[in-house]
Amino acid sequence: MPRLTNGLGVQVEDTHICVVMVGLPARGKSYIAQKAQRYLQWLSVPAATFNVGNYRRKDAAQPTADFFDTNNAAGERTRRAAAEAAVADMMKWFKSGGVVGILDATNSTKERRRWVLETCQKEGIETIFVESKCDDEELIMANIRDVKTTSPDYQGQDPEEAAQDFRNRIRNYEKIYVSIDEDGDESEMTYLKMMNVGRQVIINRIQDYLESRIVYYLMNLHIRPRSVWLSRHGESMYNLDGRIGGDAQLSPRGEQYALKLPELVRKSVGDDRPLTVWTSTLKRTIATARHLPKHYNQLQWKALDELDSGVCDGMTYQEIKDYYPDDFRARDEDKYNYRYRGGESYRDVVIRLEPIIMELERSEDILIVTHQAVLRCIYAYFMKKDQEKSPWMHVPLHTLIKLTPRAYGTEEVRYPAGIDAVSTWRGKGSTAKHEDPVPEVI
Ligand SMILES: O=P(O)(O)OC[C@H]1O[C@@](CO)(OP(=O)(O)O)[C@@H](O)[C@@H]1O
Repeated sequence: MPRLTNGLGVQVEDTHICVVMVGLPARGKSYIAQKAQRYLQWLSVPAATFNVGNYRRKDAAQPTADFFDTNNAAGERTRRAAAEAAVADMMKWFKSGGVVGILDATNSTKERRRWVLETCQKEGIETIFVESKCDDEELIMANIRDVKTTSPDYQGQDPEEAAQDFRNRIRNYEKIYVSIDEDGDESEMTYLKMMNVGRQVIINRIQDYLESRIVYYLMNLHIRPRSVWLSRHGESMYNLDGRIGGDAQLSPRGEQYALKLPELVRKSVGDDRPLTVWTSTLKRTIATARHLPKHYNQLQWKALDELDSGVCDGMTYQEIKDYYPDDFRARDEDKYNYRYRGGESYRDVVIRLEPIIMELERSEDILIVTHQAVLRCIYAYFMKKDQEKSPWMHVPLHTLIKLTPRAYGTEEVRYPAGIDAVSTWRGKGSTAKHEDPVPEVI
């Protein structure tokens, strides 16, 4: 079997890491867990989250806060059984090729953490404890609001009652919760302590490259409100001809889009929010961004250049089919992994976009003007599109896309400029210059 390498450039088939979340309810643990899982999956690292609450819910009816009272022996037994079932499933999953398993639970006592650590050690699995602490009342309240409206525990309940019950539940956990002991018997563990998501972090005993990548990613997360705007460049002369790659100028309609973009941005961003604009180093994205307000900070990234189509650069799809029929077929069969001769695959593009994603996570409002393939990869990260589908996604020209990360997913709004452009979408097998997209892939 070929050795498995992934977007992080490391061989991972022998590595197994259990990321153990630690912290009171409403401290953003599930948010952090799902971000980490998404980031790793996007980089082709097999990652999964095991949420102990879901296991508990399988067996028990809707609990009240008393269920979480430490004096309630039956409740304690059920919660322990749920943790055991979650960990047992995680172990099975590691054996079937899983690399990073995330145990999403409060893991609020030293005993529970020791038990997880020892269970993992027996199976040769590394552990990183990720503790999320929060003393910012506003953040906690926002989290409670999110949890009470979305948690299956409170389905169909009066929101006020649910919030009160949830606060009581937190109080019960507070009675037993012990933060990771930095100086005592937990000082040997690998851990990351995060204060108010990203405001302060403490890191201890990181052991290898994959662990350090996970920790670095988590360190860069923040939960300040922000959006990411994405746009393709205006229609280019190559787009008109159905040619791929190259470094063509904008077409007259592409120029119209460049003139219209500031208005679309103003409508969506507002006047008073500072915006940073990233483009690729190619003429068509730079030209598209050139009428945006001068006070916007603009940066050009080589990493945002279009997928390199190697020997096919400058060809139409028909020419590729004529000159390289096997390649044309191979790309249709596995578009994500197919690498152009002397060029790149979508998988390669994801790898070079990793620093962009890291920087995006650290940043606030950003507008990215880039290319069809690159935009698909960035969009796939935020919208959790899988690798088979993302290279076939329809991303129209002359449309601004606004993505806003929320606690449980990303919200999307599209602003079409109302300026006609050719379609550069291509269906499997097709060599048409400009094909209409099939509706369900939008
Ligand atoms: O992966 P496919 O669907 O071929 O799309 C990527 C292609 O999109 C194009 C347009 O057809 O990008 P761009 O918007 O930068 O002009 C090509 O340059 C690029 O090769």
